[in-house]
Amino acid sequence: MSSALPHLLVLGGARSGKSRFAQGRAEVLTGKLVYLATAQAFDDEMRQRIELHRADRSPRWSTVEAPLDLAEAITAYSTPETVVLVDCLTLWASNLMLAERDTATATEGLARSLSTARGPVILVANEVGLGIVPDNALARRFRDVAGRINQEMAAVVEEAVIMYAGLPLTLKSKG
Ligand SMILES: Nc1nc2c(ncn2[C@@H]2O[C@H](COP(=O)(O)OP(=O)(O)OP(=O)(O)O)[C@@H](O)[C@H]2O)c(=O)[nH]1
Repeated sequence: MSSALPHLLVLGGARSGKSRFAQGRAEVLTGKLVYLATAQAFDDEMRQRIELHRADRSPRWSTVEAPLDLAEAITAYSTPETVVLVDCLTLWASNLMLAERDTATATEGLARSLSTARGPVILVANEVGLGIVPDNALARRFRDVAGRINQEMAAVVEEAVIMYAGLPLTLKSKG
């Protein structure tokens, strides 16, 4: 079943449909579905948004919140009968920066966890940095970190797509 399937990276801008696409790809597979959420609700709007996402997921999903220790969570939940969906790497990058963790070391750990995962992993990430260069150093650093994470994950997954207006554009495929 799912263990033979490749890891997938789903990139896209805000409201590009990346989460829906990633969930759809997971739901066509048999077995257990684990949603690894990296978001933290810092305000009411985010709490509401998270509630809507939870309500939107079928009861097949179980949810695990992993704002920082993502590699460990993948290792803990990945089995040959489980599809793990990580949503999303960009909030994870921002959580790492806020917690003053070393983002390069964490990204290496994440790549390692994919290579040892026992079942398929679907990663969702934002494509940031398409606009003008931010005028503050923190935003520039965030843009760089997020871009590096996307490149490193794209290098290790077998399949990658970018979403535009709800439609996937293939960047890398298993064939
Ligand atoms: N903590 C937590 N976060 C969740 C949960 N469900 C979803 N999220 C977060 O919700 C975020 C995605 O929601 P949005 O910001 O509305 O989606 P978007 O990325 O702008 O839009 P799309 O491209 O359409 O996916 C992800 O970062 C998830 O981590 C949950 O159960 N718990």
